[in-house]
Amino acid sequence: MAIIAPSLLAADFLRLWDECKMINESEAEWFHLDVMDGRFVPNISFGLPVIEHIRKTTKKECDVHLMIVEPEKYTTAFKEAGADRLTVHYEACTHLHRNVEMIRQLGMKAGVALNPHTPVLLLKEILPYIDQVCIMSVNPGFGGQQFIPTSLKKIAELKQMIRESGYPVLIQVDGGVSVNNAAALVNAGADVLVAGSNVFKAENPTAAIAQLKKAGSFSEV
Ligand SMILES: O=C(CO)[C@@H](O)[C@H](O)COP(=O)(O)O
Repeated sequence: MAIIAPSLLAADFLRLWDECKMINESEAEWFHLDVMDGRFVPNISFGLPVIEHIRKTTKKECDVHLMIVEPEKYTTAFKEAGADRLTVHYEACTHLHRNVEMIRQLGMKAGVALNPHTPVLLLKEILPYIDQVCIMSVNPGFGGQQFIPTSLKKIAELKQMIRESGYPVLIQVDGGVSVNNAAALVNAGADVLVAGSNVFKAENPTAAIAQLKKAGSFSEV
Protein backbone atom coordinates (compact mmCIF):
# COMPACT_ATOMS: atom_id res chain seq x y z
CA MET A 1 0.00 0.00 0.00
CA ALA A 2 1.47 3.35 -1.07
CA ILE A 3 2.27 6.18 1.31
CA ILE A 4 0.41 9.37 0.33
CA ALA A 5 2.32 12.65 0.59
CA PRO A 6 0.25 15.72 -0.39
CA SER A 7 2.42 18.51 -1.80
CA LEU A 8 1.65 21.80 -0.03
CA LEU A 9 2.82 23.72 -3.11
CA ALA A 10 -0.75 23.53 -4.42
CA ALA A 11 -2.32 24.57 -1.08
CA ASP A 12 -4.08 27.86 -0.45
CA PHE A 13 -1.36 29.72 1.51
CA LEU A 14 -3.89 32.14 3.00
CA ARG A 15 -5.55 29.13 4.59
CA LEU A 16 -2.41 27.18 5.44
CA TRP A 17 -3.58 26.26 8.93
CA ASP A 18 -6.80 24.71 7.54
CA GLU A 19 -4.88 22.93 4.78
CA CYS A 20 -2.51 21.41 7.37
CA LYS A 21 -5.45 20.40 9.55
CA MET A 22 -7.04 18.71 6.55
CA ILE A 23 -3.87 16.65 5.94
CA ASN A 24 -3.61 15.83 9.64
CA GLU A 25 -7.14 14.44 9.67
CA SER A 26 -6.77 12.61 6.35
CA GLU A 27 -5.31 9.23 5.39
CA ALA A 28 -2.09 10.89 4.17
CA GLU A 29 1.04 9.78 5.99
CA TRP A 30 3.50 12.55 5.08
CA PHE A 31 3.58 16.27 4.33
CA HIS A 32 5.56 16.95 1.14
CA LEU A 33 7.21 20.37 1.22
CA ASP A 34 8.76 21.78 -1.98
CA VAL A 35 11.52 24.35 -1.52
CA MET A 36 12.49 26.24 -4.71
CA ASP A 37 15.18 28.86 -5.05
CA GLY A 38 14.63 30.44 -8.48
CA ARG A 39 18.04 29.12 -9.55
CA PHE A 40 17.89 25.33 -9.70
CA VAL A 41 14.30 25.71 -10.91
CA PRO A 42 12.62 28.74 -12.49
CA ASN A 43 10.30 29.34 -9.55
CA ILE A 44 10.48 30.41 -5.90
CA SER A 45 8.20 28.73 -3.34
CA PHE A 46 8.68 28.88 0.42
CA GLY A 47 11.49 28.22 2.87
CA LEU A 48 12.55 27.63 6.44
CA PRO A 49 10.06 29.77 8.44
CA VAL A 50 7.07 28.24 6.67
CA ILE A 51 8.35 24.71 7.29
CA GLU A 52 9.01 25.56 10.93
CA HIS A 53 5.37 26.61 11.33
CA ILE A 54 3.96 23.63 9.44
CA ARG A 55 6.04 21.34 11.68
CA LYS A 56 4.21 22.74 14.70
CA THR A 57 0.81 21.71 13.27
CA THR A 58 1.63 18.04 12.84
CA LYS A 59 3.07 14.79 14.13
CA LYS A 60 3.11 13.38 10.58
CA GLU A 61 6.47 13.16 8.81
CA CYS A 62 7.70 16.27 7.03
CA ASP A 63 9.29 15.27 3.74
CA VAL A 64 11.26 18.23 2.38
CA HIS A 65 12.22 18.30 -1.31
CA LEU A 66 15.00 20.80 -2.00
CA MET A 67 14.98 22.17 -5.53
CA ILE A 68 17.91 24.45 -4.77
CA VAL A 69 21.56 24.81 -5.72
CA GLU A 70 24.19 24.11 -3.02
CA PRO A 71 21.72 22.27 -0.75
CA GLU A 72 24.58 21.28 1.60
CA LYS A 73 24.67 24.86 2.90
CA TYR A 74 21.19 24.46 4.40
CA THR A 75 21.13 20.86 5.71
CA THR A 76 21.41 21.84 9.38
CA ALA A 77 18.87 24.65 9.00
CA PHE A 78 16.27 22.28 7.53
CA LYS A 79 16.87 19.81 10.35
CA GLU A 80 16.31 22.62 12.85
CA ALA A 81 13.14 23.69 11.00
CA GLY A 82 11.76 20.17 11.53
CA ALA A 83 12.45 18.15 8.38
CA ASP A 84 12.26 14.39 8.98
CA ARG A 85 13.25 13.54 5.41
CA LEU A 86 15.46 15.70 3.24
CA THR A 87 15.80 15.15 -0.50
CA VAL A 88 18.44 16.83 -2.64
CA HIS A 89 18.67 16.75 -6.43
CA TYR A 90 21.28 14.55 -8.09
CA GLU A 91 21.76 17.36 -10.63
CA ALA A 92 22.47 19.94 -7.89
CA CYS A 93 25.15 17.98 -6.02
CA THR A 94 28.80 17.65 -6.99
CA HIS A 95 29.50 15.71 -3.78
CA LEU A 96 26.30 13.75 -3.42
CA HIS A 97 27.75 11.12 -1.09
CA ARG A 98 28.97 13.77 1.34
CA ASN A 99 25.60 15.53 1.21
CA VAL A 100 23.49 12.46 1.96
CA GLU A 101 25.87 11.38 4.72
CA MET A 102 25.45 14.79 6.32
CA ILE A 103 21.66 14.44 6.13
CA ARG A 104 21.77 11.03 7.84
CA GLN A 105 24.29 12.16 10.46
CA LEU A 106 21.84 14.87 11.49
CA GLY A 107 19.18 12.20 12.06
CA MET A 108 17.06 12.73 8.94
CA LYS A 109 16.21 10.23 6.22
CA ALA A 110 18.14 11.04 3.06
CA GLY A 111 16.62 11.25 -0.41
CA VAL A 112 17.87 11.91 -3.92
CA ALA A 113 15.61 13.33 -6.63
CA LEU A 114 16.10 12.79 -10.35
CA ASN A 115 14.98 15.14 -13.10
CA PRO A 116 13.08 13.46 -15.94
CA HIS A 117 16.19 13.29 -18.17
CA THR A 118 18.50 11.74 -15.54
CA PRO A 119 18.90 7.94 -15.80
CA VAL A 120 18.32 5.83 -12.69
CA LEU A 121 21.53 3.89 -13.33
CA LEU A 122 23.49 6.91 -12.01
CA LEU A 123 22.21 6.06 -8.52
CA LYS A 124 23.81 2.62 -8.36
CA GLU A 125 26.69 3.61 -6.06
CA ILE A 126 24.60 5.82 -3.78
CA LEU A 127 21.79 3.33 -2.95
CA PRO A 128 23.53 2.03 0.23
CA TYR A 129 23.56 5.57 1.64
CA ILE A 130 20.01 6.75 1.02
CA ASP A 131 16.47 6.05 2.20
CA GLN A 132 14.42 7.23 -0.77
CA VAL A 133 14.59 8.25 -4.41
CA CYS A 134 12.22 10.84 -5.83
CA ILE A 135 11.45 10.20 -9.50
CA MET A 136 10.33 13.53 -10.94
CA SER A 137 7.57 12.73 -13.38
CA VAL A 138 7.35 16.39 -14.48
CA ASN A 139 10.11 18.97 -14.87
CA PRO A 140 10.56 20.38 -11.37
CA GLY A 141 9.48 23.91 -10.57
CA PHE A 142 5.72 23.97 -10.95
CA GLY A 143 2.63 22.11 -9.87
CA GLY A 144 -0.21 21.18 -12.20
CA GLN A 145 1.89 19.79 -15.06
CA GLN A 146 1.20 16.69 -17.12
CA PHE A 147 2.68 13.38 -16.02
CA ILE A 148 5.58 12.26 -18.28
CA PRO A 149 4.65 8.67 -19.29
CA THR A 150 8.27 7.38 -19.60
CA SER A 151 8.54 7.83 -15.82
CA LEU A 152 6.79 4.48 -15.41
CA LYS A 153 9.70 2.68 -17.07
CA LYS A 154 12.17 4.57 -14.87
CA ILE A 155 10.31 3.48 -11.75
CA ALA A 156 10.34 -0.17 -12.88
CA GLU A 157 14.08 -0.02 -13.67
CA LEU A 158 14.85 1.57 -10.33
CA LYS A 159 12.74 -1.01 -8.48
CA GLN A 160 14.79 -3.75 -10.10
CA MET A 161 18.07 -2.01 -9.14
CA ILE A 162 16.89 -1.58 -5.55
CA ARG A 163 15.83 -5.24 -5.30
CA GLU A 164 19.21 -6.35 -6.58
CA SER A 165 21.02 -4.02 -4.17
CA GLY A 166 19.17 -5.38 -1.13
CA TYR A 167 18.92 -1.88 0.41
CA PRO A 168 15.51 -0.74 1.73
CA VAL A 169 15.18 2.37 -0.46
CA LEU A 170 11.70 3.81 -1.06
CA ILE A 171 10.65 5.06 -4.49
CA GLN A 172 8.68 8.26 -4.52
CA VAL A 173 6.96 9.62 -7.62
CA ASP A 174 6.29 13.33 -7.88
CA GLY A 175 4.41 15.28 -10.56
CA GLY A 176 1.09 14.75 -12.29
CA VAL A 177 0.08 11.98 -9.88
CA SER A 178 -3.65 11.31 -9.86
CA VAL A 179 -6.20 8.66 -9.10
CA ASN A 180 -5.96 7.68 -12.79
CA ASN A 181 -2.28 6.69 -12.72
CA ALA A 182 -1.80 5.76 -9.03
CA ALA A 183 -2.34 2.01 -9.52
CA ALA A 184 0.03 1.88 -12.52
CA LEU A 185 2.69 3.77 -10.53
CA VAL A 186 2.44 1.39 -7.58
CA ASN A 187 2.49 -1.63 -9.89
CA ALA A 188 5.65 -0.25 -11.50
CA GLY A 189 7.26 -0.04 -8.05
CA ALA A 190 6.36 3.30 -6.45
CA ASP A 191 6.10 3.29 -2.64
CA VAL A 192 5.20 6.95 -2.11
CA LEU A 193 2.76 9.03 -4.18
CA VAL A 194 3.26 12.81 -4.03
CA ALA A 195 0.24 14.77 -5.25
CA GLY A 196 -0.39 18.52 -5.25
CA SER A 197 -3.08 19.82 -7.61
CA ASN A 198 -5.09 16.63 -7.62
CA VAL A 199 -5.48 16.93 -3.85
CA PHE A 200 -5.72 20.65 -3.11
CA LYS A 201 -7.70 21.69 -6.19
CA ALA A 202 -10.21 18.89 -5.65
CA GLU A 203 -13.69 19.76 -4.42
CA ASN A 204 -13.09 17.52 -1.42
CA PRO A 205 -9.33 17.18 -0.71
CA THR A 206 -9.81 14.66 2.10
CA ALA A 207 -11.78 12.42 -0.24
CA ALA A 208 -9.16 12.93 -2.98
CA ILE A 209 -6.48 11.65 -0.58
CA ALA A 210 -8.66 8.65 0.34
CA GLN A 211 -9.19 7.88 -3.37
CA LEU A 212 -5.44 8.04 -4.02
CA LYS A 213 -4.83 5.75 -1.06
CA LYS A 214 -7.37 3.28 -2.40
CA ALA A 215 -6.09 3.47 -5.99
CA GLY A 216 -2.52 2.99 -4.71
CA SER A 217 -3.46 -0.13 -2.75
CA PHE A 218 -4.21 -2.33 -5.78
CA SER A 219 -0.72 -3.62 -6.19
CA GLU A 220 0.12 -6.62 -8.40
CA VAL A 221 3.68 -6.81 -7.03
O1 LIG B 1 8.08 19.14 -6.89
C1 LIG B 1 7.09 19.40 -7.49
C2 LIG B 1 7.12 20.33 -8.62
O2 LIG B 1 8.41 20.75 -8.83
C3 LIG B 1 5.84 18.68 -7.12
O3 LIG B 1 5.83 18.27 -5.76
C4 LIG B 1 4.58 19.33 -7.46
O4 LIG B 1 4.15 20.17 -6.44
C5 LIG B 1 3.55 18.29 -7.74
O5 LIG B 1 2.44 18.93 -8.13
P1 LIG B 1 1.32 18.26 -8.99
O6 LIG B 1 1.94 17.85 -10.29
O7 LIG B 1 0.83 17.08 -8.21
O8 LIG B 1 0.32 19.36 -9.14
